[in-house]
Amino acid sequence: MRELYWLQHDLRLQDNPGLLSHCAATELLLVYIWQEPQPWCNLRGVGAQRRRLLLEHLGALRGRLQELGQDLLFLEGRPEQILPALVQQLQIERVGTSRSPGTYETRTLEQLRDRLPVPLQVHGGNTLLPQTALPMSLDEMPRHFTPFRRALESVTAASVVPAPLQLPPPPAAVRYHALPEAAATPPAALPIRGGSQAGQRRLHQFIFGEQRVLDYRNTRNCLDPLDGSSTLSPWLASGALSAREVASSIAGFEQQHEGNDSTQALYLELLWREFFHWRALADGHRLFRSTGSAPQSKHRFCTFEPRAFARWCQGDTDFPLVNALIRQLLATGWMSNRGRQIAASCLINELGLDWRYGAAFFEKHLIDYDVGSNYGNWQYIAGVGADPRGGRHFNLAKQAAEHDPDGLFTAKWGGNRPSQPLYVTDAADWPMMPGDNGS
Ligand SMILES: Cc1cc2nc3c(=O)[nH]c(=O)nc-3n(C[C@H](O)[C@H](O)[C@H](O)COP(=O)(O)OP(=O)(O)OC[C@H]3O[C@@H](n4cnc5c(N)ncnc54)[C@H](O)[C@@H]3O)c2cc1C
Repeated sequence: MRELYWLQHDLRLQDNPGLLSHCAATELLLVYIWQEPQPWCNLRGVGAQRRRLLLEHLGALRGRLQELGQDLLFLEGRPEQILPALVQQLQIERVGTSRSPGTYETRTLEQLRDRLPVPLQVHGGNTLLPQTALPMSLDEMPRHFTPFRRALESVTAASVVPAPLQLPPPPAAVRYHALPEAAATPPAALPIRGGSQAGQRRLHQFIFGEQRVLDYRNTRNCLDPLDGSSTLSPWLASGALSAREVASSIAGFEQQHEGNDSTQALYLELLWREFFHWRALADGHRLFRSTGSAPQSKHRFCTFEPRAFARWCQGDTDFPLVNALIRQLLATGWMSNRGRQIAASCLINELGLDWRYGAAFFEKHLIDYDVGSNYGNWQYIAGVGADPRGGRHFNLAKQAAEHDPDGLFTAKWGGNRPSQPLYVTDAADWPMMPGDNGS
């Protein structure tokens, strides 16, 4: 059978059950489709570092595929148009892909099912558990993390499946092109490279090599990458690493050495990721509403002051630590979890802006952008999502004293900015959000 597998957020050979299920094909076409994001919240396009790392993930995967006599067809456009055309042109008999949350993603799959003349098999995403192993249905997904974590206590993550040793050859008629060149180079402050092998090296270094996992609980709030938290998210988000690989390394380490609060804390973070993934699938379009996804959540009163948003986006606010964090994000595509919480709280609580504008800015720039984790965490802080306390308001001065006591991080990223006059907005500055009536 001639088959097609559309790679999305699963850019790896190892532990990829979706790809594996196409290994018995007689010919296999592997496709990646670059989709320019839809304009959203006055932003368009993808940040230079996010694009650079994604192209590196693709380049590395392509190299591994070529070693196995395969290749990766890189196309740009809309999958619901491209894939049916390829199926017809190459007489493909079966199509597969993996699932990810998000309204466009869900709509694309629906349209594909309508347009494809052959079966479409949709596999699970990059999660610890397949949906069938969840101890609840999506409709019964707990709204808060603690009951979810408790429900998963007796369930162990699925085991890791090795990479295939061989793959079916590609159809002979396919012409492959070079991948686009990235405009950006890796930043000195976070010189990481894309691809599964680089991700596995980082995983090994953090857990077995330097054994920083043993002190993770104390260091995870560090504002710099690589020194405190695992910094595995850039590989997890694209699927260059699977969540199961990380869980299995933690379990392997705990067997060889003694586990402690820190090894458990790292596993707990994987459960947060899992929680936001399944919540996002359960919430559908509610993930993107200003009122959020919690049924009782109140509509937050927020004005929109475009200049305040622009200043936040440039790291030019009256809050030096926030400025430094945003500048770190713009330069590297990454920000620590504590940094994200501080920057988000500033946008929501100090500037009074609609949380979705901040989430959209993160979406544009984060090299680990993940729809469930990003929008879920923003909703959490804005008090319109999974936070049982109804949102978080961080005291910025206290946060700076605790996490940047000597101001070194703020100075390193040029967070101390000249003060600016107060600004008056007129109605013409109100933002456009097509189709959004705030309901
Ligand atoms: C406003 C906001 C936006 C965020 N947006 C994203 C995003 O787009 N993509 C993303 O992967 N994470 C997001 N996070 C979660 C978290 O900040 C990052 O996962 C983490 O900082 C990545 O660094 P690390 O790999 O060193 O994490 P570690 O602390 O080492 O944790 C290991 C892994 O656990 C997962 N994880 C850790 N914390 C969380 C969390 N709070 N929620 C979900 N998963 C978590 C990540 O996959 C991470 O790689 C966001 C958090 C906030 C507050």
